[in-house]
Amino acid sequence: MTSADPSPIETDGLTKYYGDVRGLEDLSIAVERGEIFGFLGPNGAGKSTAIRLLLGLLKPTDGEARLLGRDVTDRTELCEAKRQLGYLPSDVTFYNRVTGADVLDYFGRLRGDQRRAELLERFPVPLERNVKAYSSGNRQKLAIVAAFMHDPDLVIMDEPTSGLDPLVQNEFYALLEERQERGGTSFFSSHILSEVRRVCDRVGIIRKGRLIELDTVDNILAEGGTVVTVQLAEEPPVSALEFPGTAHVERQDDTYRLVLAQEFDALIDRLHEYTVLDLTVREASIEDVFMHFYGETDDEDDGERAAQSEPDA
Ligand SMILES: Nc1ncnc2c1ncn2[C@@H]1O[C@H](COP(=O)(O)OP(=O)(O)OP(=O)(O)O)[C@@H](O)[C@H]1O
Repeated sequence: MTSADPSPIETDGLTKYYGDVRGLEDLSIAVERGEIFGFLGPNGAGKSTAIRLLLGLLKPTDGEARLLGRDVTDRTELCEAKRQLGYLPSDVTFYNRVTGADVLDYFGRLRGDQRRAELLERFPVPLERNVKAYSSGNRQKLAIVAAFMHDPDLVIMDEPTSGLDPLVQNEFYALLEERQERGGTSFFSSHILSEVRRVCDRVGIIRKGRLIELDTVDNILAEGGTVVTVQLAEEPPVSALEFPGTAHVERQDDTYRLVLAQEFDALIDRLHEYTVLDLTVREASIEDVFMHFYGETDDEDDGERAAQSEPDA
């Protein structure tokens, strides 16, 4: 590849409705070569819909998606892109009557298997056993070997570490980082914020089908790097403690929890108006910073009406 090559993943206004139900609305992103990109969002946000659109498994209602420069709605172009693509689905299923070796032989014939032996050493599975008898962790490891053994330019993964023990997870993160050094691109959905912090360069957060944040993990953490818990005698409304620099404020009785950037002047100015009974300051965890993107569940307002009325974010 050269620097003039297209972004491995590009979407423009990508939209999918299932009848009246909004799956994904107006997604426009570009994932760059060598990036490890995390795709986050609560259940039902549209992550799997986006991944299935990217893989050409669903037809978009509107908009465009290109993988490695190829239009995924064009059969021939999609086939070309898939030669350089690895895919790791969320529910790994194989035909039951085959062994692990059969599965790898099959994918090897389709796309190549130059890294098969090396990956099997790192993610060992009982190759001669029927996959029906595999534990969920072994199924996932077999799927990792199958997705990466042709050394693809781009790998798309739906919750890749679910079911893996911590040691295997670490090996998996190391694999992504090694690939990155050689220019390999990784795109994955996740609910595990610690892994996002560890491996992702940038994240896109979707909610109710819409992209609500797209930034580097470092920037997002810097904007909400501190948690302040303060108890106030006057019990003002939450809005009284929302000022530029606060990412999130919540209240329980007389105690307020603020997630904010590490700039304390505005906080001190604001607290000056009240009687402070107690105050603690600590570094924010990634959960503190990301949780406000998730908020309440999305179940109550799926669908077209929600698309027209709710302000989002
Ligand atoms: N085949 C389908 N028919 C109708 N609605 C669907 C279909 N698939 C998904 N949806 C709806 O589209 C929206 C997005 O779902 P999607 O599965 O893409 O979310 P997700 O972010 O992958 O969720 P999870 O984290 O739970 O896997 C949800 O409202 C869901 O109910």
